[in-house]
Amino acid sequence: MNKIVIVGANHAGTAAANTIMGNYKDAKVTIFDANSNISFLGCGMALWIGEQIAGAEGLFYSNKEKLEAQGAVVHMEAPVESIDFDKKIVYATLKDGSKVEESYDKIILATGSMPIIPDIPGRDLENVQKVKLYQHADEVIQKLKTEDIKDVVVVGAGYIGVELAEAFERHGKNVTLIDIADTCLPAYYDEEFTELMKQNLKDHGIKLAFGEKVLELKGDTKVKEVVTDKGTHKADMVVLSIGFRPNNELGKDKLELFRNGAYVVNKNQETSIKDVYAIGDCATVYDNSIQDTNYIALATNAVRSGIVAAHNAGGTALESAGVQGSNGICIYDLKMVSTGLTLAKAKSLGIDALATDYDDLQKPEFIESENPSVKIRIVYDKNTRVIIGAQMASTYDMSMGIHMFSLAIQEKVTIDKLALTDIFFLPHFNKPYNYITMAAISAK
Ligand SMILES: Cc1cc2nc3c(=O)[nH]c(=O)nc-3n(C[C@H](O)[C@H](O)[C@H](O)COP(=O)(O)OP(=O)(O)OC[C@H]3O[C@@H](n4cnc5c(N)ncnc54)[C@H](O)[C@@H]3O)c2cc1C
Ligand SMILES: NC(=O)c1ccc[n+]([C@@H]2O[C@H](COP(=O)([O-])OP(=O)(O)OC[C@H]3O[C@@H](n4cnc5c(N)ncnc54)[C@H](O)[C@@H]3O)[C@@H](O)[C@H]2O)c1
Repeated sequence: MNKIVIVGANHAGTAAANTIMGNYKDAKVTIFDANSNISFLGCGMALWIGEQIAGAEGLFYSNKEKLEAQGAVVHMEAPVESIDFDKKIVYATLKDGSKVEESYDKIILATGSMPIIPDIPGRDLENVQKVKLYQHADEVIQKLKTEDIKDVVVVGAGYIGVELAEAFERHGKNVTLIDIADTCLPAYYDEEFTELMKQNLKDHGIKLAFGEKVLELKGDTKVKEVVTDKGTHKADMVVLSIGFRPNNELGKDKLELFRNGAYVVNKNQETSIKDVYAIGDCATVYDNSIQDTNYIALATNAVRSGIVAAHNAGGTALESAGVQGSNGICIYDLKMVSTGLTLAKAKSLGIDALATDYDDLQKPEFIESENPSVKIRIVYDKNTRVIIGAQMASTYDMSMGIHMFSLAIQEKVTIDKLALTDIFFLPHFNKPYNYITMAAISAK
C-alpha cells in the first residue's frame, strides 16, 4: 500500500486526491484541511457580491462526502500543525480537539496562499476586509446589507481589486480603487490595454486613485478613511487585494523556498525533499515565457499541478508542460485575456522584445448583427522571433483565441510560423484576413 497524505483540499489538493483515487487503487489517501469547506471558487466571489448570481451554492464542486465516497479519509477543520519530514509523520489537531499523528509514504503539500496584508497602521480596524475564503466573502456580503457601508475603498487594482470594484459598484456603493502603480492590471497588460480598462471603470463611476501609496487606515473602532501619499479617501469598508503570499509554515524551515517563500518544485512537483510534493498556490511553477521558475497563483495552475503531483506520487513519472500564466477578465462588458509576457515586462527582464498590434472588426463589414472590434498585441523575441506573450481586448467574446497563444509560447512557435498558420474563415465567426494572421504578417 502507498500511504499518501494531502495537506489542504481546495483546488490543488482536491485535484490531486481525485486523480490518485481515480487511477491508483493501491493508494490510501488521507486528507487534512483547516477549513470547513472544500473547492470554493474564489473566481465567483465578485459575481456573488455584485449579485450577478443568486448565491454561493454553485461555487463549490466538491466536498468531504464526495472525496470519502471515492475512498479517502477526510479530516475537515483539522489543521496540520507540523510535519516531521525525516520520520515521515504529520501532526494535526482534529475538529474535536484531539491530536493525531499520521505516517505517510508520500506527502502532497497543497496549503495554498493568503492575501498579503500591508504593514500599515489601522490594518486591524473593523471593516478592513481580506477576500480569499468563502467566509471572507460571506462576511463582506453581510456587512454590505447594512446601511452603514456607503463608501468602499479597494486597495490593489490587480485581478481581485478590479473585479471587486465592479461588484461593489453594482451593489450601489461609492467605490474608490487605489493602486501603487499608475494603472490597473499592470502585471497582465501593456498600457494600451490597461487604458481601455481604466476608461471602462471610470465610465461606470468608479473613482480611480492610481499611483498612490497607502500610508494609513484611520477610524475609531471602524475604518473611516484611507490616507495615501496623495490624499484621503472616505471609507466605510476597505478591501485589501495587493496579491497573495504562499502558506509555507509547515515546510519553511526544511524545504527550499522561492524568493516569495513558495516551495520550489521541479516539473514533477517534487520539493527539495524526496517524497514531498507541493502544488497550487504554495508552490512555484515552471514559466515557459521566461523559461525559468516563477510564482503564478491561479486556480488553473493549482488543478494541473495537482494532477501532475498525483501521478508522480501514485507511481507514474509525469512532467508538467510548464505554464504561461494565461488569464482573463470581464468587467462590465469589456473582456481582456492575456498569456505570457507583456512588452513592458519582457523589456524589464532584459529581453530584446518587439510587439505587433492589430485592431479590426471580429467579422466582415457586411455582417449586420453584433460585430465589435478586437484589439490584439503579440509579443515576440526580436532575435529568435519566438512568441512570448499575447493580449486581446474586446466586448466580443474572443477569449478562446488566447489558448492558441498559450500553446504557441509553450511550444516556442515563431511569429513567422503563426503568420502562415491555417486559420479558418466563416463570416459568422471571423474575417478572411483575420486579426491574428494580420498581426503576425505585419510583424517587423
Ligand atoms: C477573489 C478571488 C478570485 C479569483 N479568481 C480566479 C480566477 O478567475 N481564475 C483563476 O485561475 N484563479 C483565481 N483565483 C486564484 C485561485 O483562487 C487560487 O489560485 C486557488 O485558490 C489556489 O488553490 P490552492 O488549492 O492551491 O490553494 P488555496 O485555495 O489557498 O487552498 C489551500 C487550502 O489549504 C488549507 N490549509 C492551509 N494550511 C493548512 C494546514 N496547515 N493544515 C490543513 N489545511 C491547510 C486551506 O484551508 C485551504 O483549503 C482567485 C482568487 C480569489 C481570492
Ligand atoms: N481572473 C483571474 O484570473 C483572477 C481573478 C482574481 C485573482 N486571480 C489571481 O489571484 C492572485 C491574487 O490576486 P490579486 O488581485 O490580489 O493580485 P495581483 O497580483 O493581480 O494584483 C495586485 C495589485 O496590487 C498592487 N499593489 C501591490 N502592493 C500595493 C500596495 N502596497 N498598495 C497598493 N497597491 C499595491 C499591484 O500593483 C497590483 O496591481 C493573482 O495571482 C491573480 O492572478 C486571478
